[in-house]
Amino acid sequence: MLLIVDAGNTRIKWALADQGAAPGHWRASGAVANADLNHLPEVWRDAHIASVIVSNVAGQRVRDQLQLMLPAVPVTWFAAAPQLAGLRNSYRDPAQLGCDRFAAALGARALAPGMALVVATCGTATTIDAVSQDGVFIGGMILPGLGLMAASLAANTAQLPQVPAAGALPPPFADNTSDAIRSGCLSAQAGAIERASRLHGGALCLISGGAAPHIAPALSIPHRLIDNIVLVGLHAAATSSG
Ligand SMILES: Nc1ncnc2c1ncn2[C@@H]1O[C@H](COP(=O)(O)OP(=O)(O)O)[C@@H](O)[C@H]1O
Ligand SMILES: CC(C)(COP(=O)(O)O)[C@@H](O)C(=O)NCCC(=O)O
Ligand SMILES: [K+]
Repeated sequence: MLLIVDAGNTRIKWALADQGAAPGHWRASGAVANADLNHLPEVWRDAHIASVIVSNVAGQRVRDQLQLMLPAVPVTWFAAAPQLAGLRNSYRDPAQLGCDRFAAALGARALAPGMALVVATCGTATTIDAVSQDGVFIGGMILPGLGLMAASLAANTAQLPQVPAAGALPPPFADNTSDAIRSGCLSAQAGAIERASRLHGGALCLISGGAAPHIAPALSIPHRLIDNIVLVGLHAAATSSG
């Protein structure tokens, strides 16, 4: 069994895949808040894990803590490379690209091969990346995620409350403070994604991440909501020959 781990700045997502399973076909999967990662050994206790692949963008402390939770089997700490599995990385310094973004682009290629794509991963931060038809990671945008955007208003103003991320799609021109904040933050997220797609020739958007189910309904362009595109890409990377 392969254990696949995506450690973001808010949550750790994981999946267990049988040998030879197609990317995205899990035996089990789950997520925990980073603060609760000490629960993971209990969750993985009965799985016969032979190897592990991890994407970590949450820093050295999370990496050290995670290392202690993993079984004593070979572990690949995934990093963005100049080239992998038919994907070419155009970042000026390829290693500077977030390994979760490189994995998400690999996942996008596995799910929609041979298509020009915009890959929106909506977590703590929102990243919106352009991938060409022939497998070039062109580059992308980084913006505060939906939760972070809303929280920054509550933290830095006298009159604006903290609003919940979930809820029905507000009208674009809202008639109350709470809906106006949600409309503004959702419009910023959806607007950036739509702009990215337009600038990338009307590319299909694959949208994923914890906030994606809230943002996708606000999109007015063709899109596919993917459960966890980073895990799909890590799975593809683990099974690729290079
Ligand atoms: N039920 C939820 N649990 C956690 N985060 C959620 C939930 N619903 C929406 N979110 C949003 O998704 C973000 C976490 O998504 P995730 O993709 O796990 O982020 P990251 O990869 O940065 O850890 C939160 O910052 C929040 O904005
Ligand atoms: C942009 C990110 C913070 C996103 O992290 P996340 O929202 O998934 O927790 C992460 O991909 C990162 O730290 N990237 C390094 C810089 C870059 O990609 O250019
Ligand atoms: K992200």
